[in-house]
Amino acid sequence: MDKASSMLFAGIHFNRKRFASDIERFKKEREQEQEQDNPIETEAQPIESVGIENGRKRKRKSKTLETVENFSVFKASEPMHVVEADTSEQKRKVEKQIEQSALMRKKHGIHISGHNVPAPLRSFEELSSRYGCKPFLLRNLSELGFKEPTPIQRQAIPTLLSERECFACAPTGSGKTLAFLLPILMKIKPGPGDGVKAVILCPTRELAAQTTRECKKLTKGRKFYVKLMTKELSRTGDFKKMSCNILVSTPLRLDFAMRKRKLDLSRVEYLILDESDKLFELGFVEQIDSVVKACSNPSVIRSLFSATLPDTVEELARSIMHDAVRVIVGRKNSASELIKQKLIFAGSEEGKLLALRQSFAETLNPPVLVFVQSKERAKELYKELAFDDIKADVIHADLSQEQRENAVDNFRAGKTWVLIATDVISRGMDFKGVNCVINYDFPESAAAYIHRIGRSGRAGRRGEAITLYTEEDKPFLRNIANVMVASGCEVPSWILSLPKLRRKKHRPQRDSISIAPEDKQE
Ligand SMILES: Nc1ncnc2c1ncn2[C@@H]1O[C@H](COP(=O)(O)OP(=O)(O)OP(=O)(O)O)[C@@H](O)[C@H]1O
Repeated sequence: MDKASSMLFAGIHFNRKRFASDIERFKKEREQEQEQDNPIETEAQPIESVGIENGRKRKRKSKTLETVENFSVFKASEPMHVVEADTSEQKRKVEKQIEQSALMRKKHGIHISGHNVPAPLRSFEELSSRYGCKPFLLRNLSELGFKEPTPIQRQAIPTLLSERECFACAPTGSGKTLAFLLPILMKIKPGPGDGVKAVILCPTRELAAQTTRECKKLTKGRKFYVKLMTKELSRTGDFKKMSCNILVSTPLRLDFAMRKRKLDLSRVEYLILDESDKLFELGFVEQIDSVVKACSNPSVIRSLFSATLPDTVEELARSIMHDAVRVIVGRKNSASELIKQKLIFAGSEEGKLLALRQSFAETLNPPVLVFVQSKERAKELYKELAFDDIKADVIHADLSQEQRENAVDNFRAGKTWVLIATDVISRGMDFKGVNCVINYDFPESAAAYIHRIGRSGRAGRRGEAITLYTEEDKPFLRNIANVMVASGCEVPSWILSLPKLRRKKHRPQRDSISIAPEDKQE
């Protein structure tokens, strides 16, 4: 992480000459936008306009404003609203709006910190009155069946639309994708040429493909160029000629395209790090760093989204982001309350296989996702279940891209009942209606647990999660039990009184899954 903090977001230098046209354009757009803003909103929530100086965004000072005091709901997180109130009538209006915002945040479990945080959204329709949202987007939201914004959408969308950097933490399946896609689609102009305006980084190809698909659904009726960075594109793409407004990629592929295909990201206005805590892990850091440097437009808005935001990542984000708004929905690093969670002692590897078979024989309520800790174990378990009368499939990093896509598509289409997976699909993947997640192998950390079980209980639906454990997992039970308790599940008290462990990943060498005698002899 130290390495990360020393490199990430460093080295952004601003060349005023080079970006003179951008500065002019930016100023004009900002002025037009302010004219469009709803006057009440402008009064109550002065959105500071952004100027550029010395390579950093600089806030243009609002005129002298008066502080609204004695307002206690969420006092700690509610910024001091400095308000220009010429008359007591205006002052009352502002106070009322601040009170309404605080009440709405309280109702939806939204916690914020930062200065002049924009008011949360009351409805999607408000996007038109407050931010001039085009009708095609509202139409698409309605066609997709999105009636009300989710809590993270209520706060993160106005934050990004106010051109504020944002780090957002909200439960799995709570609509974070739309929370960053919508502002991008409202802010950038569709059409050919003009370079890449938004980059979305995801830790896996599957998630990048899913995000691209979601983005395309929202652009229906407008000619946005939304591109997924495939292996082929990263190796052979002619990015100078290609039209691309929004680019979705894994860090590795994007970094490759930048180095080998001279992909230019200097005009990027929005950079989103989805599953940001994963992207800040070793293995990604250097690529993320080079992408961040390449997004050299000084007015770029960078955002971090995840269901888990460890303190280390948060501290790093705080130190590198500019005047960022922090948005937490519910309790930080907690599982979705829609998931019924259970721990089952299976004793040994043999016991786990028996428990799984028994559970399938008693009640198999597909679709079911089964997580194991390695691709070797995924293959082994798949081999075991192939003899049973279950439509099972497997997904892991040893499969070709096509095989991985097929596995995901078949599971989505209901052709596969049970998908055996490694953590390659534990983050972000949105399979509709997964009824049950089974942690066949104990997750390596509390964060891994939260993301794995978060494949069920999405978009307001209920789900179930079963975690099998053996003797060697016992010392690590407490981490998971704490997550369970925080989301309202019952846990035996002996687990909660187990000794605290130093934070370390649990990935033991396990006995082979296979119990067939011939396999054991090999
Ligand atoms: N406002 C909304 N109303 C109803 N459904 C929504 C809304 N916004 C998003 N959804 C749906 O909720 C589901 C989960 O959304 P999404 O995948 O963005 O969750 P997420 O918070 O990113 O989860 P994860 O942390 O697992 O990545 C999706 O099927 C999405 O279409």
